[in-house]
Amino acid sequence: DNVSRAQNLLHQAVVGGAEIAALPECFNSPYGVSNFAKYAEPIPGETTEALSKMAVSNGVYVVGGSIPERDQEGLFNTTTVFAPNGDLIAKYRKMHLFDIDIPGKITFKESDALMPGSGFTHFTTPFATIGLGICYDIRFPELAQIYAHKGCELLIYPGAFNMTTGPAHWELLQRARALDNQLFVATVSPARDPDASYVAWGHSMVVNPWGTVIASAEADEKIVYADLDLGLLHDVRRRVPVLVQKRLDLYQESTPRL
Ligand SMILES: O=C(O)CCC(=O)C(=O)O
Repeated sequence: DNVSRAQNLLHQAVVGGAEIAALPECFNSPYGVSNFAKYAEPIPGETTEALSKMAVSNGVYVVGGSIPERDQEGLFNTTTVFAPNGDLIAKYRKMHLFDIDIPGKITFKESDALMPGSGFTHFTTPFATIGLGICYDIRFPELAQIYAHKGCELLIYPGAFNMTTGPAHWELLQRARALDNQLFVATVSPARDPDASYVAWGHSMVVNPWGTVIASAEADEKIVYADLDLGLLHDVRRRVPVLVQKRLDLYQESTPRL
């Protein structure tokens, strides 16, 4: 049901003008530690084959949100990207697992069920060079910075924040990563289902390199469209040249782990 819903919405997005279309974190299954094993699939598998077909039939790049992936080593939270010809051109496994404990609000331990990925993944399209992260990964400025240094102009984070951290941090983190690195940031969340075991904050969003939110959803299901003006990215970088002013020669030695 989720996959066919994604199929329909993706088609609508393309009819509406999308050339790169992205889906939410765990879009094919309920998000929760006890659900990952039940819904995990190999890659290629049923869901990713459907994603590949969606790319071909609509002639677009598809960033396939994420799915619980099963391979020999264990389970991962994995994003796949398909080119308009249906080829798998990128695969990213969430490298920072969502393990937090806010008593009385939310306790989540993704690492009870999943293994962390350990690779960076970016890919190039005719529209932009794009880096991938998943949800909790957005809290780690180093990941975004590494992608910026690799030439990424857009970072896409499929994600599903919750009713505690969503209102507090979701928009702030996206605007921070966009501004720190002077690039576009897009997040893609499931819509909110108040009856689900994990209630997502929603609010998929696109932020530009100046740190401005240029498009966003609220809690309900919505296709969010944004035009990426790379001219703006270059203007911001030229006018406020922090990326070339970084003292990379000094930072590493003075960054011990806390
Ligand atoms: O960082 C957060 O507050 C939420 C992260 C999350 O929901 C996730 O990684 O799936």
